[in-house]
Amino acid sequence: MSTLLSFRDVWVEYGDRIIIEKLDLDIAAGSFVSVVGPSGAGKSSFLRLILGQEAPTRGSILLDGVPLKPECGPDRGVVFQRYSVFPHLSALRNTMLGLECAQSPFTARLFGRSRRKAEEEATAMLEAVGLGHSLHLYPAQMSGGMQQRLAIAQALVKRPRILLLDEPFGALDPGIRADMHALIRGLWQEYALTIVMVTHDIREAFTLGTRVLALDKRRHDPHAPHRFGATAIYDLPLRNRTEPTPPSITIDAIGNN
Ligand SMILES: Nc1ncnc2c1ncn2[C@@H]1O[C@H](COP(=O)(O)OP(=O)(O)OP(=O)(O)O)[C@@H](O)[C@H]1O
Repeated sequence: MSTLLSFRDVWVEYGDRIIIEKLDLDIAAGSFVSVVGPSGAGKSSFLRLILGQEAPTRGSILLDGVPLKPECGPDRGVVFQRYSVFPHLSALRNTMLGLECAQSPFTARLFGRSRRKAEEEATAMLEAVGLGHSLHLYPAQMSGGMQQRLAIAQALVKRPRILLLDEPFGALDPGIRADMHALIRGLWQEYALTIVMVTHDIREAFTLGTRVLALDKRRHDPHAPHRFGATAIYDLPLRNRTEPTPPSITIDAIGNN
């Protein structure tokens, strides 16, 4: 598999506070990377770096070998745990909005043939995530699982190559989570996505990922906790490409140091 994203000696610092230090890793196209680590380790910061919402204070991030642009392009989509969808828009309008913004950045409105095309694409995407019968429902009329399906449709309708998931299933019941796991693995394969998912659920990380990346501090100074940042302390490739469960770990590949 070819390298899609490369982190080269990446640091994130706020003033004298180091959040991420010396991060060196490659992410292969088509991989499903689960990112785990304690609270505050910098997992969301890691996603923001890929999204282009945040720039490294030192080091570089390359996409296809070219430095990542500082803004979020259509090649990257994101789904958060909550509040990804607009409450005042129906499922269909929520999903169309991304296409409207991309094609008509000033008014976010399309007309005639281009509007019909966007409507068809949004409808097909909603069908792909299992919301084909809920096109005209508003988020308040949907369950948490349905809202997350909608958020995924909204992210995927622009056909990103990279899908970033920040604890996307954290607020869902266990039964719904299992359905969402099956959905996301199906979409990952069908749309040939590269997925980077932050999760606090270690089982979810191993069930879904082709690779589990653990971010944490390698060094601690109890008198100055801000002095050291997190980095990839474990980087585990899994033999987990097509079968959802059970995952298996290649023991010889533990650690990247
Ligand atoms: N804009 C900012 N200014 C200063 N500190 C920040 C800023 N954004 C994040 N941080 C700090 O960076 C650290 C990492 O935050 P981040 O949200 O990436 O952690 P996380 O691993 O995703 O945490 P959690 O699992 O609790 O969501 C935290 O200590 C946070 O307070």
